[in-house]
Amino acid sequence: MTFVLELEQLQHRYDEHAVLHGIDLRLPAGEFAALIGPNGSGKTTLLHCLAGIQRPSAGRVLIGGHDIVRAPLAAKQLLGFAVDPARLPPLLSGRECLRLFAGARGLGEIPASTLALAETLSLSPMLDRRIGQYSLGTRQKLAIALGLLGEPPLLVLDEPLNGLDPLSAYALKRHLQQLARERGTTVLLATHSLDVAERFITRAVLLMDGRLRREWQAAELDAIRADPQRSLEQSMVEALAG
Ligand SMILES: Nc1ncnc2c1ncn2[C@@H]1O[C@H](COP(=O)(O)OP(=O)(O)OP(=O)(O)O)[C@@H](O)[C@H]1O
Repeated sequence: MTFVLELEQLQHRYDEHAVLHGIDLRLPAGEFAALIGPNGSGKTTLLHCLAGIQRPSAGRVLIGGHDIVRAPLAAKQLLGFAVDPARLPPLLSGRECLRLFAGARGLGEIPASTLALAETLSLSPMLDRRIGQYSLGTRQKLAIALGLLGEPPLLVLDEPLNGLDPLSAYALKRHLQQLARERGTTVLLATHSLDVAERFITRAVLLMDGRLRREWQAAELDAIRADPQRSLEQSMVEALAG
């Protein structure tokens, strides 16, 4: 099997503070995976390492076989990363920002798929306003639209449901699920919303204190969904306690 994303013994430290302690993870095409874990367990750090925002202290990140440190351009061409909404440029409009990202991705114009997603997320009416005037949820929607622009084979999103109203959150989950199922897109999202994880994903990965504590594959998630006595939340609590 070939993998879209491979983490090999990934380690990261901030100065003396070791945060990731040798993470191994492989995701094939079409996998919709949730990265779950307590506050401070290292989820954002892991996503930043795999997106090339933080340089790993040791180990490797391969995207489509390209090393994010040695061949960042080739690796990043395959990656869509939803940036932190707080870092969006306040003086640009959403449309200007989308055009900028489309240009950086080598696309002439904002793709129709992005405009359709903006419509689905009820972002369209805000696109010609300055980002500085956006609410938290609207910034989040724009960050997601930027991350998904061009529909690259690997999508990485950090807490994308933060600030989204229930309708938009549902639309986003369905959209990501469709991309994974119909286009073979690999999705990795960090979330504390275990209900999302349970209902939509094909794999869950639990991080604790910078180590992979437990993985749930599709068959086990199906079994959890089929049993009203079980939930991913309960299973996660047991894994953390054990
Ligand atoms: N820039 C930084 N400099 C120093 N330490 C950091 C930095 N960013 C994160 N950390 C530390 O790394 C550890 C992991 O943080 P990280 O943000 O990756 O966790 P997380 O699982 O995403 O947490 P949360 O669920 O609260 O978002 C924490 O102990 C945090 O204090």
